[in-house]
Amino acid sequence: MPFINERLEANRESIEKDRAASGPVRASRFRFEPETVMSRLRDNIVGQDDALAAMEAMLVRVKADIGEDNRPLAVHLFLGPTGVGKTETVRLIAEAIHGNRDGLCRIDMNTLAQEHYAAALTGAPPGYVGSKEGHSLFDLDKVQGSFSKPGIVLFDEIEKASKEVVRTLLNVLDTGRLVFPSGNREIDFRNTLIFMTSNAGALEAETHEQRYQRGWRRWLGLSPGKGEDIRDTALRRHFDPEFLNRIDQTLTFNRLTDNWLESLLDIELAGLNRRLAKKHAELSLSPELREELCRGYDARYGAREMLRAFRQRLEPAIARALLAYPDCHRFEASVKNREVTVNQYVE
Ligand SMILES: Nc1ncnc2c1ncn2[C@@H]1O[C@H](COP(=O)(O)OP(=O)(O)OP(=O)(O)O)[C@@H](O)[C@H]1O
Repeated sequence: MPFINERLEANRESIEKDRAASGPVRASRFRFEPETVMSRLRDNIVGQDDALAAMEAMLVRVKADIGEDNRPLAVHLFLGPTGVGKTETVRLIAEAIHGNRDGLCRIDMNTLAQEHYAAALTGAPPGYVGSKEGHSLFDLDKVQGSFSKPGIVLFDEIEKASKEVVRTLLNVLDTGRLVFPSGNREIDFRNTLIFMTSNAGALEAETHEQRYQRGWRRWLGLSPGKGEDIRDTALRRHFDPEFLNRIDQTLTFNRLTDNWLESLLDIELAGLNRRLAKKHAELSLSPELREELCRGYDARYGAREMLRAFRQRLEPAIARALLAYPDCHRFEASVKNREVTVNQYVE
């Protein structure tokens, strides 16, 4: 498969022709609209306004195609506690750009916790079994994207990877290239959006915030103080400065408070209704059920806990109702004695 720079060269002439024929001189080679990607993100991610604003700036910069030639298109580290939308944000960007939530190469760094697992990314060194084949966890098409669409890579839970594995990424972040130790293969990341997620520092920052909420600084109206410092200290404990220096932007995702539960529920219900529309059905929730699904939520586990309740309690009931009332189009779910039932909707 040709490297992306060869593809770019091959396409340059036809793009120049297209440009000459069709108006704006400064047309981007990228066929995605930042506004469309952002509206997908804003409709589906709650409580993370700062992170989304940073994503918008990144998408506009990428679309304008003014980045350095010898680097990935963007390198972002997402920090924050579990279940607050870090991975979901990347999946939604993939969906908006590639039309598919799985249009990204996700590497679970948790599985690369030992030094020798670096070979899983870069292939085995010369003389070792598999060195000639140059096997790697990277899915080339998803990493390199195409001329008109950036590739997307997600390194999930980066702090769990061994130092050796993280070190192999330095060149990727720096020059946009991963050269295999065998020397006979290279992966090009210069057309790639790189995202990394980490929980590093989340617990410490959380404890600091809780102390502030209970402590005298708050009562005196003083600022919480060193939350950012705590996060940075945790980051420095986990990662070498060389690595941190190569990241364009580190973004902290907030813990989701109770205020966002109703919105999360609406997002999930909209998703379910999109699937039900294919069966010509629509579901609404009674106010009591909405309240019950949002109650008893433990913010420590992020959105997942509420979503689990939604799926485990509601979906079996709607499934039964769909089979029991094949001619009915509108359903309502309600709750009595913690039992969720779904019936035909009555005006
Ligand atoms: N801010 C949010 N807005 C909307 N949905 C969210 C949000 N946060 C989490 N979710 C929902 O919860 C699920 C889990 O979130 P996600 O996978 O993004 O967690 P995460 O922040 O990456 O946590 P972890 O570090 O545990 O992987 C998502 O699939 C999504 O449906």
